Order: sequence, then structure tokens, then C-alpha cells
Amino acid sequence: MNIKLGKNAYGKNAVNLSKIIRHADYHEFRQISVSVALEGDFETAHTLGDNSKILATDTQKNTVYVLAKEHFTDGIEDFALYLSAYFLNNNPQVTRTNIEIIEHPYQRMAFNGDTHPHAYIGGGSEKHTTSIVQDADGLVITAGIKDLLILKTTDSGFEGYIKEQYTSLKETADRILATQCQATWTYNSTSLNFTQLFGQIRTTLLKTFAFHKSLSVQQTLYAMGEAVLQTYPEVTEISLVMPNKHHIPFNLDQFGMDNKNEIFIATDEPFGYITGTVVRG
Ligand SMILES: O=c1[nH]c(=O)c2[nH]c(=O)[nH]c2[nH]1
Repeated sequence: MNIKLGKNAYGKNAVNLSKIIRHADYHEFRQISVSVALEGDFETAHTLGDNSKILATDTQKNTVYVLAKEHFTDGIEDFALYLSAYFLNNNPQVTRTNIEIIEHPYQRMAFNGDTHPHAYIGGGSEKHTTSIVQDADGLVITAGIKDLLILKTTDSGFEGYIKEQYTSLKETADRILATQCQATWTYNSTSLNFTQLFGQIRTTLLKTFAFHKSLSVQQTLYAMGEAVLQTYPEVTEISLVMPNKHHIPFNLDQFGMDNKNEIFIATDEPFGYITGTVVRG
């Protein structure tokens, strides 16, 4: 029988790391989760149990903590780029790296407009993400947002869809639009101000969601992606995942009351799942 090893990768997932960056009059607190995956000359590790080319995942984990001291000082994109280059340059058996970082944002507490120097509030669902895939041919860098919970109470409808024997959904010109959005975009360069761009792109996504007169989730998804590509030449394409978190009007008729689009059943499952990539050209 002719059997051989196909595509494979290994590495350490979810290296959870916190860092205090001490400035003169305040502290910065950062919390990230780093995942490393390596591809390369690992055939005999699988077929013979020969570990001579294996950089232990425990060593990979330690490398992340050690390099964070000097090199995690700015955006997660910059740290991911540094880690990727480090693993490639120091391990000739590695031909491709895939570094992913998720940042859990913490904000300094504010009281009457004054920001506290070293107390933070976190725990929201929204996260900032990045990924680097690098090999001898080059590098792809993405950034993104995930678990961004956004909702609007009007300027959303859904009408004009197919009506056939199994259709029961009623058309509406005024519904709640809610989603737990994930957006991932690709940059055209590795020397950008990633932190600033992330904040600006996030604002563009939110603004478009808020001001768009939505005829469907699909249309809003496209408008959000289009706005990012129109505004930021550094972005080559953007993918969005927008589950439709349904809010179904509750039937108050049965209790002799009129539901004027005020009371809803929020259903988690099943949910509509709308995904799309918006590209140039
Ligand atoms: O924005 C929507 N897109 C759909 O494809 C769809 N399908 C559905 O039942 N409700 C909705 N809403």
C-alpha cells in the first residue's frame, strides 16, 4: 500500500499572556492569547517517531513569554510578525508559520471624566485578532474583530424574498437587526500603524452598520465591507461573518393587546448565518 503523510502542522495553542507596560503616570494592561503552528520537515517525526527536528510546543510557549518582554510593546500585529520571523529564522526545518493572536481589551476605569491610572474594566465579548502566515514566498497578514455584539432597533427590514409552499415568515419593513459580528481583513504591507488602523476600521464598520438602511443582513454585510475597502487602501479584502440573532415579535393579540414592535422573543437557535468576502476589482 502506498501511504504517506499529507499536510500537517503542530504548535502551541492559547498561550495566555498578560503584560503590564508601566508608563510614568499610568499603567497599560494587555491580555492576549497566542497560538503558534509550524509546518516543515516533520515527516520522520510522524513516520518514525524521530523527534530530532521537533521544537517542543513547550519551548514554543516559553518563547512567546520571553519575546513578549522586549517585543510585545505595540499592536498584536507587530508582535505576531516578530514571532513569525523568529520561529522561521531560528528553525531551518520550519518552512511555514501560522501565528494567531487574540487580544481581550481592557479599558482604564473613568470616574467623572478622570481616567484611573491602574484600574481597568474588561470582560466584554469583543476581541481584536490578527494572523500571520509566512513562508519563503512571503507573508499574509490579517487583522480583525470577533464577537462584536451589535444591534439596531430600526432601519432594518426584510421583504421581497421567495414565497413558496413552506414560507411562513412575514415580511417586515421594521425589525431588530442584531448580530455577533466577525470581520477579518488582509493588509497589503507589514509596515503600517496597525493599532491606529484597527481603531479606524472598527469605527467604519460600526458607523456603516448604524447608518445603513438595511434591506437584509446580506446587504448590510456588503455595505460594511465596501466602506472599509473604499476608505482604507491598505486593506485588500475583508470577510464578514454575521449570524442573524433573531428577535421575533411576541404575539400579544392572544392577550387582547397590540404589539407595536416592542416585545420580542430573542432566539439563539436556529439562527441565520450570513457570510461574505468583499474584494477589489
Ligand atoms: O436579512 C435576512 N436575510 C435572510 O436571508 C433571511 N432569511 C430569513 O428568514 N430572515 C432573513 N433576514
